[in-house]
Amino acid sequence: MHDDTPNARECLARQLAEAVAEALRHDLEARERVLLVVSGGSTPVPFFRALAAMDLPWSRIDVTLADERWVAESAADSNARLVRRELLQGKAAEASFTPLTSDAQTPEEGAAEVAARVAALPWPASAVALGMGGDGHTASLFPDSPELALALSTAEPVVAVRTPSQPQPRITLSADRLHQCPRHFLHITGEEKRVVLGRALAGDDTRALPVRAFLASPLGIYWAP
Ligand SMILES: O=C(O)[C@H](O)[C@@H](O)[C@H](O)[C@H](O)COP(=O)(O)O
Repeated sequence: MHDDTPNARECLARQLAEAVAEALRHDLEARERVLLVVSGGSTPVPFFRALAAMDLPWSRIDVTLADERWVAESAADSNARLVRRELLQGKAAEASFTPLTSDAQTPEEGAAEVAARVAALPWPASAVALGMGGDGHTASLFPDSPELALALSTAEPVVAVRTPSQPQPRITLSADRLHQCPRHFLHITGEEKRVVLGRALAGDDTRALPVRAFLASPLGIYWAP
């Protein structure tokens, strides 16, 4: 018989979706429009699906990404493609999505246009949902990126990022921009990431483990095995 008991990761995704929905509802009581910042990758998929099913005034919600690979939205590894496919469906299709790419050939050439687009969103964001890689990166703040120091220090909304460990050039919201939100949620799963998070919590060198840039402020850590 098929066991349809939700597994730990599905339960986690629903809890995160409920917490993010609550943050959006709270801010919508006082603001006409609110902003949700989400991350890409594989972990967020059940979270996106759970949030998309939530009864929210989606037409008053702006959605953007914490980072993006500088690829066409038709590319398999586009975060915008992931968000449109998994989050902006059903009721959530009424949300307004702001992608982080342009027609420019490189993120360096496109950064000014994307920065203006991002800056025009209803900051501060109501919720920022972050992931983390096994190297302790979050968004596209990578330890091996030559632009990491800039991304951790600039007041610019976005930074073009070229990382030896990643096949694609990327664009990321700067740490300063990602901090323009009272609520951050870190969504990670599995033993490897639990160990990395433990190392991050035990030290303070943000360049070694960039996720540390978000451990000094209130952070909802959503982890399941
Ligand atoms: O563009 C991206 O890949 C994400 O924004 C990135 O920061 C992600 O959160 C981590 O790489 C974890 O990715 P997984 O969820 O696939 O492990």
